[in-house]
Amino acid sequence: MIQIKNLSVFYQGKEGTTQVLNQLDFTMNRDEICAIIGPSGCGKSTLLKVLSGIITTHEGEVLLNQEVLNPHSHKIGLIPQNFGLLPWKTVQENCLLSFKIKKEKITSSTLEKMDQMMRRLNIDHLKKRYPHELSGGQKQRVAIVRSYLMEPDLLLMDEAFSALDAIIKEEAQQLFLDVWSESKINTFFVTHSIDEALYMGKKIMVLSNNPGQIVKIIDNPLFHLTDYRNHSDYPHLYAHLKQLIKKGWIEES
Ligand SMILES: Nc1ncnc2c1ncn2[C@@H]1O[C@H](COP(=O)(O)OP(=O)(O)OP(=O)(O)O)[C@@H](O)[C@H]1O
Repeated sequence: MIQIKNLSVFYQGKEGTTQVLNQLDFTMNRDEICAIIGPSGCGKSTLLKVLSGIITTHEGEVLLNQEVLNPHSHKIGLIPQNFGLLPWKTVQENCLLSFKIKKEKITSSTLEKMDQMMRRLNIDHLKKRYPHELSGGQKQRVAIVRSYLMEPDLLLMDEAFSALDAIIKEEAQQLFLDVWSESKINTFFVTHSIDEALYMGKKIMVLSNNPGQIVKIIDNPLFHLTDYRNHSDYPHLYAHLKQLIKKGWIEES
């Protein structure tokens, strides 16, 4: 479970202090996945930086499983937009990187799990390749294997599907959710795509601008439905989200 309590973030710049996030309050159960969506510059990446422990100088608090979030004691997985693979490491080495960094033993069951996931995501034949020898979709799947292998307490994704072309993106989203459904790690992902939020967000957090605050949390009835675009709720939810994002409105009801 993750609890964001009264979270505000300020940046210090040459022109003084700017407030980027304003009094965010949000609780998410352990088995949920939340899309973060909002206009450009509203603080989505800043929120991910707080959740990954990069920004610590904020007001309010973030609790993960009832303890103050701390990247040294919690395992936090991050899949960035460029997938974050080290170019000089092979696919297998990239997948096992967090074990090397934390000097944890790589057991035979870890390797077995890695092989299983690679087979499942159809990248098991690419183990010895380097990132520059992979397509965008393949890099993304390597990043998924890597983050799941470390069994994170919290998984964060910053527009992790945006670099993929339309067909590959749909396949990657589906594969991701299939894998996610088996372990249900607390997950937040930033997206600019309303369609992606409606397919992948069990909850959808809509942020407004200047400073970023929560406009609305939606419990999404279309989450992980194969035929979500043909669901009767799709058009009005899509239009509703678009309106909220465009105007940054705080709803009256
Ligand atoms: N290190 C920094 N110092 C000062 N201001 C910053 C810093 N990083 C971000 N900002 C500002 O904070 C605001 C929020 O930035 P952030 O990157 O979190 O937004 P975002 O919602 O992720 O944007 P986008 O959708 O365009 O990627 C922006 O106005 C940005 O200019």
